Amino acid sequence: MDNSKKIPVYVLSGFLGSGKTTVLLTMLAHCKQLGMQPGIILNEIGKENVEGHLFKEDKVFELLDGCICCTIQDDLKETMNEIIGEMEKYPLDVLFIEGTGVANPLEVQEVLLSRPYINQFELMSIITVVDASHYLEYQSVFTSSAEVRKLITEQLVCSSLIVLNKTDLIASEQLEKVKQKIRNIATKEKKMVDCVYGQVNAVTLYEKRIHSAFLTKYSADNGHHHHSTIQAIKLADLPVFTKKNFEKWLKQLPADVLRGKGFVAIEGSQRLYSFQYASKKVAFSPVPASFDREPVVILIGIGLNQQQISDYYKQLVDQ
Ligand SMILES: Nc1nc2c(ncn2[C@@H]2O[C@H](COP(=O)(O)OP(=O)(O)OP(=O)(O)O)[C@@H](O)[C@H]2O)c(=O)[nH]1
Repeated sequence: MDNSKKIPVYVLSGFLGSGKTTVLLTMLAHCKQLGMQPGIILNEIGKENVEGHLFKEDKVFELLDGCICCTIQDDLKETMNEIIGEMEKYPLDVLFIEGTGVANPLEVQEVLLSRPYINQFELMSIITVVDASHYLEYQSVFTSSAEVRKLITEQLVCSSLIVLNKTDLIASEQLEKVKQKIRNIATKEKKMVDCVYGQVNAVTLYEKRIHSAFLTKYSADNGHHHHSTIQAIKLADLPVFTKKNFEKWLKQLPADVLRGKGFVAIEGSQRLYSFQYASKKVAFSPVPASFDREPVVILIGIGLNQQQISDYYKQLVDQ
């Protein structure tokens, strides 16, 4: 196949809640401006994707219940085959792959650089998004687990572009400290940009930063696989809340709950609200009235205690 006809691929990596989807939305907006047809592969840690509504005009492929590793690597291959099979009907100009937040992007790279995918796709960049406001906490031996520290380090080491997001939540001195710490891990040649809400210019985001000729061959046996203790818990059959109570409840959850997302019914509103809980902050946004779904809460964290979460859940339902 002619090199120029390969579909460029951008991999978005980064820990839970760092802002991958936010950066992806910025990239999709650039695509629209240029009239390009994007394809998106979303990998979710739980059994359910609660963010599909954000990409309603785009071609989305979902890989659920796991990170793109081990068996999920096979699912990724299957999806890539599907994309190749549909190429005539749905020609894509660019493909984005968003990892779970607990995935090592090397797993994706390994698939893209293997046959037959290497003939059809061109891996352009692995963009690792970092929550600047939580970086020090996540990398501290006092406030984080070895698994989280290792994951975040791996995501930085394999990246070709580092996007330091959520800088609005910290002072400039702390940002400098974060940058220095990251520089101890990631080599100097790696481009690092800081931003708020994923607002990075198109040239920086789209630049080709991976040159296959210089890549070392990674093997699945090189110890990149990890069987995560990070899991997702789903809460359903939810009552109607006030925003205030729901927010209060989220903030009272055990510290090992790192991320929450889903849809809730809010008192006084006919519409469902999608919510995002990350960096200990909650954001709500109403979904279109036509959106037909049951309320659901997905909580993601390390070694979550199902019983403890269920007890907290009762507390939520009883309030
Ligand atoms: N204050 C602040 N919030 C942000 C920023 N960027 C993203 N957020 C919010 O952080 C939350 C998580 O952002 P996402 O883009 O969904 O993060 P993600 O990395 O895709 O999260 P996962 O689904 O856990 O992988 C959302 O509520 C965003 O609106 C930022 O720069 N500043």
